[in-house]
Amino acid sequence: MHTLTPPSCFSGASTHRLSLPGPIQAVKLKPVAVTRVRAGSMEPGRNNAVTSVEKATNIRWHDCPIRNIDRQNLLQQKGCVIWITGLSGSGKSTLACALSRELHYRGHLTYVLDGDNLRHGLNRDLSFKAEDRAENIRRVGEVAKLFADAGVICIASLISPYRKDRDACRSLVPQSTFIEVFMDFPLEICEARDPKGLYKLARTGKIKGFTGIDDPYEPPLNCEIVLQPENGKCPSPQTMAEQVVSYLQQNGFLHS
Ligand SMILES: Nc1ncnc2c1ncn2[C@@H]1O[C@H](COP(=O)(O)OS(=O)(=O)O)[C@@H](OP(=O)(O)O)[C@H]1O
Ligand SMILES: Nc1ncnc2c1ncn2[C@@H]1O[C@H](COP(=O)(O)OP(=O)(O)O)[C@@H](O)[C@H]1O
Repeated sequence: MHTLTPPSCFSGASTHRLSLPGPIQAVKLKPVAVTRVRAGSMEPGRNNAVTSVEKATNIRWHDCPIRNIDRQNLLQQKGCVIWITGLSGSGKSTLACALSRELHYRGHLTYVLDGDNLRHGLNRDLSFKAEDRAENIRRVGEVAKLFADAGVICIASLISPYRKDRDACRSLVPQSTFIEVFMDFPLEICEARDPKGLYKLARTGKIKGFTGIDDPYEPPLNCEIVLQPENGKCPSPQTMAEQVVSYLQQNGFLHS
């Protein structure tokens, strides 16, 4: 027997039958307080119903009775976007994975959106020219917004070299739920690592427009977390992950 919390459209405690394959299963439902909102609103305050609809007409936002706050209560965490930016080889993916693991072991739901990985699917049609990078980041920003709205701690790790593209993603989600993490490691460190041999190819002109070599990287001016070498040494991924976890704890993202 499973115990489920019903959406607000169910009234009171009762036993419902769900149609599932196999034997009929009785499911005991508990009543739960669900926040009600104005029709037509998605999040109080900002960024709500109308985004990216310039080309579509005659469309309407449809509200769901289960809302962000309900999902957050269920998950005992506040959904957010942790946006990790930095040069290739600066440790973005490594930090994303270390952070996801650390939070997972503490009982929190995370999901990693990694630039390299998404370019195998969702963003496979995009190159590395500036407008394609912008579109890459726009799409990932929109997906990250959905994860955060689902109550998930969404960790996006992309070079995201342009400030305006990162700021556009920031503006998609409620204030304070976009946490920009700058991997502030110098090119020399990243290039010395070169795990995929891409810097070598860029230096010999076999890759054109490689970030940090012949394409720009604009460091954040005002981000939430800056990770840097300490005494000339790069902190371990675990140490940096703990730094981000501390930020989440101090800012009320982890309820338990
Ligand atoms: N020209 C050029 N410039 C930068 N990076 C390049 C390029 N060509 C391929 N790669 C590989 O693509 C990975 C970066 O993808 P992103 O989606 O994060 O890039 S961006 O945010 O759109 O700039 C990046 O992965 P990371 O090394 O993990 O950062 C590279 O492996
Ligand atoms: N904190 C760290 N200390 C030492 N090496 C690291 C650290 N973080 C990442 N690395 C190594 O640096 C290389 C690049 O890391 P990666 O996470 O792939 O960077 P990015 O995603 O920014 O390209 C990998 O070989 C990785 O093992």
